[in-house]
Amino acid sequence: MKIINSKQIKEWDQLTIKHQNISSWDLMERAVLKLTENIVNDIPSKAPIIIFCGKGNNGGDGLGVARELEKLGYKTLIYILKSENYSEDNLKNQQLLSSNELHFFNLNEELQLPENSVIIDAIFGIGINQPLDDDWNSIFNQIEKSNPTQIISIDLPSGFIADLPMQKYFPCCKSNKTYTFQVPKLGLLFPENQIYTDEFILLDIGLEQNVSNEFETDYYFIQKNDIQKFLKKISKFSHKGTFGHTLIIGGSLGKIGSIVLTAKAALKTGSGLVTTYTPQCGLNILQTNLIESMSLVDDSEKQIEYFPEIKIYQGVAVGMGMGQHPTTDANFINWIKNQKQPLVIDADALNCLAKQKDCFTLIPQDSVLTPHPKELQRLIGEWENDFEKLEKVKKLAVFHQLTFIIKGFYTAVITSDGKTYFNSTGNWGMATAGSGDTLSGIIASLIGQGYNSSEASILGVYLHGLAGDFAVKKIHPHSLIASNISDFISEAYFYLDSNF
Ligand SMILES: NC(=O)C1=CN([C@@H]2O[C@H](COP(=O)(O)OP(=O)(O)OC[C@H]3O[C@@H](n4cnc5c(N)ncnc54)[C@H](OP(=O)(O)O)[C@@H]3O)[C@@H](O)[C@H]2O)[C@@H](O)CC1
Ligand SMILES: Nc1ncnc2c1ncn2[C@@H]1O[C@H](COP(=O)(O)OP(=O)(O)O)[C@@H](O)[C@H]1O
Ligand SMILES: [K+]
Repeated sequence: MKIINSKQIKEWDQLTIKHQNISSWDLMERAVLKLTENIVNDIPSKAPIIIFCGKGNNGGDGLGVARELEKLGYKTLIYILKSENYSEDNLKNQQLLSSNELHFFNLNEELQLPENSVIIDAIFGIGINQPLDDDWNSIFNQIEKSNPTQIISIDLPSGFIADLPMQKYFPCCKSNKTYTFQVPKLGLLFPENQIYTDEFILLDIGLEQNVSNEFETDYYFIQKNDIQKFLKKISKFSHKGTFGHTLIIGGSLGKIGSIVLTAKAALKTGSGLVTTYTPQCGLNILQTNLIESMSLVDDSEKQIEYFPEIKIYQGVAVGMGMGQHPTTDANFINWIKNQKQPLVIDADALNCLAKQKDCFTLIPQDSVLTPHPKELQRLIGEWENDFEKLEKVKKLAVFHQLTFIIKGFYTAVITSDGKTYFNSTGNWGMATAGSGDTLSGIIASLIGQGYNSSEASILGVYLHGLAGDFAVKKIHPHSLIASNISDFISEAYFYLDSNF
C-alpha cells in the first residue's frame, strides 16, 4: 500500500468523487458510518461522550459521528470551534443537529468539561500543514485535565502535521487511538511521534483504487496482499539445492546462542542447508542444539580470527554475537573488502564497520544492513528528527546500492532505489534478546532461496513480525523469547498461503 501525503490524499478524495459520481457529502457520510461502526466498539454504552469539532471537514466528520451516536442512544456533548468560515459539509452537519446541542467555543475560554468522559477529537485532520497557534494549548490542557477515560482522534490527532517533522512544543491533542482514513500518514510511522497517539487504525472509506497509480511516492506500508504478490511459487520437483545453502558467520565465547538463533531461523524459513562458522567454542553447542545445521569452526577457541570462503553459499549472514576482539575486527575488515556477493550484515559486524572511515565503500553492493537504532547512530551519526534520519539513510542506500533495515515498531526497509517500506507486523514482545539475530537468519535464508536483497528484506521483516504476532497468541509478550519467533514462522507461512 502506498503512503501518500496530505495534498495527494485531498486529490484522491476529489478523483474518487469524480470517478464514483458521488458528492463530497456522500464521501463524508461513508467516513462517518465507518467511524461510528468502530467507535461504538470502543465505548461502553453509558459513557458520557464529548465531541470536539473544528470548522473544516474533520469537524464535519465529528458532527456526523455525533448524530449517528445519538441515533444509537449515546449521550453526547458537542463543542465546536466558533468561526466565520465553516466548510460546506461541516455546516450541513451542524444543521442536522439541533442548535441547542452545539456549544461554540473560543480558544481562550474556560470550558466546563465533565470528568471521565470519552473525548472524540475531530478538530483538525489533514487540513493543516503548519503548527497550531499556542492558544490551542489551553484547550488541549483542559481536555487532558478533565481526566478522560479515552481520547479517540479522527484521521489525525488534531495539530499533528503528517508530512513534516513535529516539534515537542507544537500544540497537539494527544490521543489513545486514531482512526485514520484509507492510508497511514507518514509521520504516524515514526518512533519519535509515538507520544501523539498510542495506535492508529486504518479505515477503508472506498477511495477509488483505479486512480491510486497516479500518485508518486517513495513510501509504502507493507501488508499481506503486498507480500503475496512476490512470494515465489514452489515446484513439486524441488530438492534441497533449490532452497539454497545459508552460511551464518559469528559467535564468540559466551555468545554462541545468537548463532543458534540465527541458524534456527534460517532453517525454519526454508533454507535447504544451513552451515555455521564460529570459533571452536561453538561446535558442541551448535551440534547439540541444532542437529539440522552443519558446523565449521575457526582455528581460534574464543573468537573468529579467520573468515571463511563464501562462494559456495547462496545466502550469508555475518556479525551476530561476533564480539569486537581487535583481531576479529581487523580480519573482518580485510575479509569484507574482498567480498563480491551480497551479505546480511548485523550486530558486531556493523559496530566494526562503524569504526572505519567511509565504511560503506567496503561493503559489497546489494548487501543488507540490519541496524537497531543505536547501531544506526554509530554508522551514520546523529539525526535531528526521523524525517532527516530517513533522508540520510536513503542517500546512503542509493549511493552505495545497499538495503538498510531500521529496526523497531514499524521497521523501515530502505532499498537501493530510494524507496522505504514500513512493516505492519510485530509487537513489543519481540523486544527481547536475540530477536534481531532471528531476523538476520530469516533474511539470509530468503536470499539463499533466490529472492533479491530488497524482496528478502521486505518479506523477511514481515514474516519475522508475523511470526511474533502468532507467537503472542499462545505466549504472553513478556514471556516471548527469540527462539519462539522461529517456532511460529510456520504459522506465518500458513497465513500467507491463505486467502483470508
Ligand atoms: N470529502 C473529503 O474531502 C473528505 C474529508 N474527510 C475529512 O476531512 C478532513 C480534511 O478536511 P479539511 O481539508 O477541511 O481540513 P481540516 O483538517 O478539517 O482543517 C481545515 C481547517 O483548519 C484550518 N487551519 C489550517 N491550518 C491551520 C492552522 N495552522 N491553524 C489553525 N487553523 C488551521 C483551516 O482554516 P483556513 O486556513 O482555511 O481558514 C480549515 O478551516 C480529513 O482529515 C478527514 O477527517 C473525510 O470526511 C473523508 C472525506
Ligand atoms: N516494540 C516492538 N515492536 C515490534 N518489533 C520490535 C519491537 N521491539 C523490537 N522489535 C523487533 O525485534 C528485533 C530486535 O532486534 P535487535 O535489537 O537487533 O535485537 P538483538 O540484538 O537482541 O537480536 C527487531 O527486528 C525489531 O524490529
Ligand atoms: K482530529
